[in-house]
Amino acid sequence: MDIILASGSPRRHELLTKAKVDFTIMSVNIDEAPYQDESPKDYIERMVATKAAAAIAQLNTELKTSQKDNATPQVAIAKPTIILTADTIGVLPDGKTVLVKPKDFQHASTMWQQMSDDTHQVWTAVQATLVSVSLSDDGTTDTGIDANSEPLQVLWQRQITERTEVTFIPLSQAMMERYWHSGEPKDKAGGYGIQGLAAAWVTHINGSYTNVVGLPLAQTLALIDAAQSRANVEGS
Ligand SMILES: Cc1cn([C@H]2C[C@H](O)[C@@H](COP(=O)(O)OP(=O)(O)OP(=O)(O)O)O2)c(=O)[nH]c1=O
Repeated sequence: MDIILASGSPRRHELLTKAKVDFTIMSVNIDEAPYQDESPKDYIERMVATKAAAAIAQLNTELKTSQKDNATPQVAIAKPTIILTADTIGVLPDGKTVLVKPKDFQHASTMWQQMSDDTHQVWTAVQATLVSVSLSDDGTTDTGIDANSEPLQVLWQRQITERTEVTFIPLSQAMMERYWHSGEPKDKAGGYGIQGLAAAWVTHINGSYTNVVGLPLAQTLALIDAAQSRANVEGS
């Protein structure tokens, strides 16, 4: 069973590698801005679904282009394939405020002040999307390269969202400035990395640690198993 991790997150790559999962990587770029008053649940579910749709669109384009040019697609999809997408956010105790990657120090320090000396949650949603391309006998997709045909079809998909409570120590302005200048906050939800320097800010967590880092490993492996069982039912 081929697995594509559609993520540019080095942490997600490391975690899936640590679990000895064979996978290929592709990056997708989507607009991650939350809608006005969008709930954390709606936002995170929309993010993983949008990332999956973007990955499928990219793969379809690749398949159609390679068929037209008689080239081998970069990501060959000759049998059902699982596409994994994920999104990680912080959520404040109000249950409504979503903490995403910081735009600048002002944004980061505002989030950190809201998390200082208190407990917030980190949510990671993961979506597994089982796709397949129907190949004809000569190994080309029987959908031809008609611009309107999309070689990939979605056979099954499932989303999970895991939540972990994280408690911070009281944070001073000097601590926040020092952390910002480390460069670590810039590409992380809530502007911190529990696996990095921000470990010193955490008194305790309640829930999955890997979920905070960006991929709840046990839950993701169970999701992959469910997708593989479904593929067996599909007779892959
Ligand atoms: C809270 C927390 C987040 N993070 C990271 C995990 C994610 O990479 C990032 C959240 O941003 P995401 O948008 O979920 O992921 P990403 O932009 O890094 O990658 P992609 O969208 O391509 O999948 O924050 C940590 O590394 N440590 C932490 O403690």
